[in-house]
Amino acid sequence: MTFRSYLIMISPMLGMNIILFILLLLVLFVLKSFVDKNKRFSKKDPKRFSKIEWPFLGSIHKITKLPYRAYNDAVMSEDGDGKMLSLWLGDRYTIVVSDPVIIKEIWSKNFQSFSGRYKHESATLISGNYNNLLSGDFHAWQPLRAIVSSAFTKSKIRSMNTKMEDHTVLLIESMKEFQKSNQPFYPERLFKKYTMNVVLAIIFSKTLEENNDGIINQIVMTFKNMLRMSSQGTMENYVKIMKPLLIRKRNTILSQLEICKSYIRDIYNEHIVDFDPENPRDLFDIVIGENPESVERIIRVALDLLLAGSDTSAATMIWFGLYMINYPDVQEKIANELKQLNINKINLMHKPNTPYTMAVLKEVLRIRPIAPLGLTRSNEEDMEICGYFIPKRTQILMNIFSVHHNPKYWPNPEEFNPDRFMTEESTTNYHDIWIPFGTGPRNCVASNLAIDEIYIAISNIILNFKLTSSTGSPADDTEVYGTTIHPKPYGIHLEQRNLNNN
Ligand code: HEM
Repeated sequence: MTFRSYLIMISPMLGMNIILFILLLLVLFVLKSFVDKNKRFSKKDPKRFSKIEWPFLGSIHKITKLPYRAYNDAVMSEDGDGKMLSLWLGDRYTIVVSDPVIIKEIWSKNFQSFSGRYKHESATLISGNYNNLLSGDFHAWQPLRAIVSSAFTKSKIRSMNTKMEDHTVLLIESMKEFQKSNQPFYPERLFKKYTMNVVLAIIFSKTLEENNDGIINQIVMTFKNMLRMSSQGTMENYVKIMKPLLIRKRNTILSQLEICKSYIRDIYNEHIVDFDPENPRDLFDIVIGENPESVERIIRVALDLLLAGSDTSAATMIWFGLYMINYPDVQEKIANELKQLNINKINLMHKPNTPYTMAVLKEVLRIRPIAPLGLTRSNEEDMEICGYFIPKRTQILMNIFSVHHNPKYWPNPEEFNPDRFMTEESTTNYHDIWIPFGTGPRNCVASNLAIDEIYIAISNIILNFKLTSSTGSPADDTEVYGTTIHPKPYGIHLEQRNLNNN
């Protein structure tokens, strides 16, 4: 028998063996993934979210559309032991913290060990290899944070308040057009335009009106894509074997990012021409003044602020509108408070004289904290916190939603009740349990700016209009989640108020 005819004779067996061999490898691969995900790191592991973690997926398939609510259910479970939960989201070992005491330990007291964000494919791409403010590692982040924090101390940008006030006037004028047309007002577009304009004005003195809306739309689109790409629920991001599916999205994002950067680079070049360090016009001037040698980093800071600031405040304003139409008594109480001021335009100086309006804003941020799981954190070393073991490179999430909905701290947490912020103790005792902006040295860098821009817009809206539901029924307050939470679209009927006469 020749060698060739021998091969022909055994080839079906050989083919079979190769298939069997591949199948065996696959089974071993699945088994390894199963064992890895179900083994304990230590006796001190936090409570498990699921009894069994699936190979590759972990518990990702068990996460509902509103994961923070699923985690919160564990906190509220019979044994109430869900204040620190562990689970595998695909290939990411994750710990979700819902207890204010443990949150303080991690985010404040042991900040240095937990200062970085969780590293993954999309974040590496979006952050330019963690060299930015939003996702940078401690050493890249710290100097940028110092510059931006100092820029946000209001005295530095003297015209900051005026910029907000100017854009509020534009917002109210646009809403008056809707009111005159008697058409339902869908707040999303104008509220987003308002917050985007405020951020653009503060960062580099631009507005949507002055500029080519095309490039701004491009920026907004890029941010949407980035958020979608990095948000919870995108399987490719979590399950390593699905990574190749990211390649197409990766290329789209990279080219969109390049367009945004070149737009900002042009603005930088304009700024340099008449830059006066003694008279900073905007945050860009301040960053240029403090860090003139690194154009790329200046561009990244601008991108970070646009990314983090474009959707967040607008979403809070949209929730505010919803609660106003669903709770007309609360709306009238605000209107009465504003009426006492006897003016036709509210500015930031009026804030201390309108405690109820501020209480409503705080309650909106409590009941619907727009970043319910904050932004990820991670640790480079194994750590033990409050008796729990946290292995290195864990993805750590702060369940802001759960803290805000814990009946231990907030009686009837599902009830919208701004009066809870009108008590003496609310100003002092809520520090650790009202955390819409996160907590510790790496909390939201623009929390004051956000509160101011929302306050000035919503108070002027209620001063000018009575808001009711365009359908006559209350709006649905269920959240739609994708890193931030939004309500489903709802329409408002706007009626002009004349506060000085009624
Ligand atoms: C209602 C509005 C807002 C809310 C509820 C909010 C909430 C948050 C939260 C929860 C974080 C994560 C903090 C952490 O890691 O522990 C964050 C970070 C951040 N926010 Fe905001 N934010 C808001 C508006 C804004 C605005 C308007 C801007 C910019 C103009 C902004 C810029 C940032 C930046 C740059 C970070 C990253 C800070 C860092 O890593 O040092 N945010 N924000």
